[in-house]
Amino acid sequence: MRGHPADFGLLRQLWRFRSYGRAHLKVLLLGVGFRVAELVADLAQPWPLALVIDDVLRGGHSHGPLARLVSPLGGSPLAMLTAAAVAVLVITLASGTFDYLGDRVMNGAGERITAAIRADVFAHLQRLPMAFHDRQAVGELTSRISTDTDRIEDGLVDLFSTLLPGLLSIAGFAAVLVSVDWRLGLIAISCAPLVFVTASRYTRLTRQAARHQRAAEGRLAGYVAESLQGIRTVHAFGRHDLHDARFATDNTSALNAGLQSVELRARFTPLLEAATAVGTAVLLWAGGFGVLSNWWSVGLLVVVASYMRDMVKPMRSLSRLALTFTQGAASAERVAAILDQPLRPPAPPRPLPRRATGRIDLYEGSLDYGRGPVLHRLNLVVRPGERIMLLGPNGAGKTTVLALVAGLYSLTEGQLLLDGLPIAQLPRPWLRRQVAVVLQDTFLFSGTLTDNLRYARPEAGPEEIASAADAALVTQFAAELPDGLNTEIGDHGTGLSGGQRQRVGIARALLLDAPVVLLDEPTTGLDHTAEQLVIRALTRLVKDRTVIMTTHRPALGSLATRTVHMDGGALCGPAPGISLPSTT
Ligand SMILES: Nc1ncnc2c1ncn2[C@@H]1O[C@H](COP(=O)(O)OP(=O)(O)OP(=O)(O)O)[C@@H](O)[C@H]1O
Repeated sequence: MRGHPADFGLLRQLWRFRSYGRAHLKVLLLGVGFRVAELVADLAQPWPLALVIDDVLRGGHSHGPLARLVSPLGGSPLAMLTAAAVAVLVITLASGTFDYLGDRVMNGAGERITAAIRADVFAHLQRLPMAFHDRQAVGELTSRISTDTDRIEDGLVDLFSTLLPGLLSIAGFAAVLVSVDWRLGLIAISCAPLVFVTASRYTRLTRQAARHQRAAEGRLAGYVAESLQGIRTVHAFGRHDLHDARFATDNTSALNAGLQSVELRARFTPLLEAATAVGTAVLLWAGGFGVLSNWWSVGLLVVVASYMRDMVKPMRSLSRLALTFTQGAASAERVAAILDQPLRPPAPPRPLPRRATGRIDLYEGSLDYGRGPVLHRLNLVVRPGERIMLLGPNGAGKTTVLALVAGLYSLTEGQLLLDGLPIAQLPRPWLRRQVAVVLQDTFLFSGTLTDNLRYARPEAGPEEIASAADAALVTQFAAELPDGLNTEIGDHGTGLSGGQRQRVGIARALLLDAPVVLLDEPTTGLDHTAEQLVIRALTRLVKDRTVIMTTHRPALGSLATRTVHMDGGALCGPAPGISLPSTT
């Protein structure tokens, strides 16, 4: 009965995750041991009844295993009855105990394996390059880490608690049936090929439906996350109906795929029942005929009928597994797709100074995000301590230059060097200590203000944090908050104004104390007073550092030592005509 309605697609997908199972191999083997012990107890279940029928009620002498075991008791009917009753209790207790132990051990391993997969997917996802994240919806990725790993977990739990014991039971019962009486055994397992054919066709069809369902659910999650992130805009424009309509499209495809699975399952179960009913009917007729012809005893027929029933039971539960398994397989594919995305290759080891001087060379730099070139053979040299202001219209490529220096993207062509070292090949932890970034809207995470400051440098002591907070004028507004710097702030820094969030961003950069500072429109959207406060904080930050900033606000100009104009991904005016320094 090996080709039972388990979807072997899941097993194939799970094979991809085998290294996670290896860590729990001993526990899994122990679990298999418990399952085998449970099966042995289940095989013993009908023998007490056979003993009662053949030896007590019909006064004969059976040769079943239990009869052989109790023969030293003398064979009195009362002794036989007592032995049969005790045997029922002992066998049931043993079966229940092994069932409990098997479930605990194997399902526990399933949960641990899933937790490890989930942790690895999250870690991998976080480290994937920005170019990958640009193409993905946040909600869709969230749904892969939560819903898809949950479905893998359901699949693993079913694998360990239903499929494995089910297959063991079917194989065990079939083997024992044939060994008890090969004619009866063959009749009992005759329904197997029909079940196999039905099951394999069914799983192929449901797999397709499960794939569509998960893809639609992932899109739904992505759309929900996007709508909630933009909820202010939804309210401001009152466009709830538009969002309802777009949601309904994906919701309907998820529903249709779900209904298709339901329909397939509803069709499959009666087919399976019919296949097993044929076997039971033939067994009853031929078994009864055999008893009448004295080929075998009534007790033996009872044992065989009971084995047949016990063999059909796991077949039924396995048929129900097909849906969990097909969904698990579809989810495993989606999770594996993330893990298969290549990470940046590790930077080759090279001697690096503790602190860069801050010289930046961009030589013939071109970049294509994937929708056509946005930088065209750009040449720019920023000397240590120089403060460059990039000016230009929207879409000129100013932010792109900052993103390249921060190491978030790599040039398609050309060279970008920090202190003569190619930025794309530098170890990220070193680069993060050399380049501090203050963005247009500083992103704060839930936690206290101190947690958010320490985000830049986890090992910073309380005095360093306090002095960075002072210099960036964070202390000034924190004093008004209920718990000062220990005040909890919400996701995205809700509860703080735009100017206050920017000052936290500047304090972070101060704490990092990097030789290079990138400022991407740090005062945009602030009123005059807030802007003045942020500029005061920035004045302290930019001192003695190499700075590249972009802004549309003239007030920030006083911080710059040189202005560079850009348009259409290139510098305006005569090209500076630089030559590339020798790279180390
Ligand atoms: N992640 C991205 N994926 C694809 N294209 C992008 C991405 N980021 C920016 N672009 C494109 O690159 C070009 C330059 O964008 P960039 O943000 O660098 O301009 P900018 O000069 O900073 O503009 P602004 O002043 O409006 O901030 C634009 O055409 C933009 O559409």
